[in-house]
Amino acid sequence: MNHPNALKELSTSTSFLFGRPSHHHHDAILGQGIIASSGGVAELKIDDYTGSFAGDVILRACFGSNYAQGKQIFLKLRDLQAILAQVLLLQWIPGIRYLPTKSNMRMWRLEKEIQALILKVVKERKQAKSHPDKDLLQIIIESAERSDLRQDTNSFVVDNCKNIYFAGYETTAVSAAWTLMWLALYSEWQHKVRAEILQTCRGPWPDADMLRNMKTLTMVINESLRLYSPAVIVPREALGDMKFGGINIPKGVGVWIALVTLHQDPDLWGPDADKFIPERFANGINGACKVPYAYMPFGAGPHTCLGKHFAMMELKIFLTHMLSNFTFTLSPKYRHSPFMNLVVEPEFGIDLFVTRL
Ligand code: HEM
Repeated sequence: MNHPNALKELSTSTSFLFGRPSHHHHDAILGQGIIASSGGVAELKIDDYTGSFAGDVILRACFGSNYAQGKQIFLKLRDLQAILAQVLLLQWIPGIRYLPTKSNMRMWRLEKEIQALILKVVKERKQAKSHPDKDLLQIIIESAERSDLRQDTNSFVVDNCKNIYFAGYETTAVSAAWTLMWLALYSEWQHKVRAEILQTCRGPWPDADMLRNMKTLTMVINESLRLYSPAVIVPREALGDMKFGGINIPKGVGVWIALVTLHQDPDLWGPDADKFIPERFANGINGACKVPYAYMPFGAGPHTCLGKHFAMMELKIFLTHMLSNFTFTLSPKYRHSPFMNLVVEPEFGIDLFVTRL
C-alpha cells in the first residue's frame, strides 16, 4: 500500500483497531515485547530491561564488551548473590564459611565458574591485536602485570573485575526499576519529568549540560534512592581500638549504618518520611534533610561509591529515553514486595503497561 491518501490516513489514525501485526512467526525475536504488541501497549516486566541496559553500559564502558557477551557472568553473579543473601547473617559464626555445607559448596562452584569466565575475557583481551581504548579491564590487567603483587595475579584481576561487574550492574539496574515504579504510581511526577525532558532535550540523546539542567528528574531519582536504596547497609569495621561518636569501639567490631532506618527517620525527614515526595529535594540534598549527611545511598567518607556520578548519569540517560518515548502505568499484576537480596530489589519484578508515545 503506497497511495498518498492511504498513507496519510495510516499516519494520522489514532484507532487501536488498526494495530500492529501479530508477528506469530517472529516470537523467537520479539516475544511479547512492545514491538509485537498490538495497539502499541505492552505489558512488561521492566527489571529484565533495566538489567540488560545496566549490564550493557558497564560492559561497554569498562570491559570493551557488551551484555550479550557478558550475560553468563551476570547470571552466575546473581545466583551467587541469592545464596549470599540467604547466609549473610550466618557468616558471623566463626569458621562457618569453611564448612562444606550445601550453600558453601554451591558458592564455591559458582565462584570457580565465574573465575573461569572472567579469565576467558582476560585471555581474549590479551590475545586481541588492538582494542579501542585503555578501558578499566586494560588498566587492571596492566596493573597486575606491572605491580609486585603479594596476591596471585589471576585473583587480583578476577576479584577487581568481579567487583565492578557486581557494583556497576545490580545497583543501577534496581535503582532504574524502582524509579520507574514510582513514576508509574505517581503519574503527576511522570508528566512533570517528561515535560522537563521535552523542554530540555534537543535530539534523541541528552548531553552532559542537558542532564545537569534536569532538576525535576534529579529530584525524582534522589527520592527513589532515599526510599529504596539498593544498598541496605553501609558497613565498616574497627581496624584498631577506636573512639567513634563518643563510644569506645574495640578492634574487630563491625559498625553498620542501616540505610532504611536512616533514610526514613521522621526525626530527620519529617512526619512524611515514608512518602514519595520528590519536592523535598527541590533545594538539593542539603535542603531535604535536617542532617544532610544522613542521605547516603552511595555510602560516605573515603569509601564512598566510586561509580556515583557515572550511575547518576546512566540513570538520567535511561529515564530520559524511557520518558521521551513511552508512558507507563503499573499493571494489576504488580505485587509490591521490596526484598533483600544483598540489594533491595522488587521480589516479583515490576510489571508495567508501557505505551509508545
Ligand atoms: C545507583 C547505583 C549505585 C548505588 C546506589 C551504589 C551504592 C554504593 C554503596 C552504598 C557503596 C558503599 C560505599 C561505602 O561503603 O561508603 C558503593 C561502593 C562502590 N561502588 Fe557503587 N553504587 C552504584 C553504582 C555503581 C557503579 C555504576 C559503579 C561502577 C562503575 C560502582 C562502583 C563502586 C565501587 C568500586 C565501590 C567500592 C568503593 C570503595 O570501597 O572504596 N557503583 N556503591
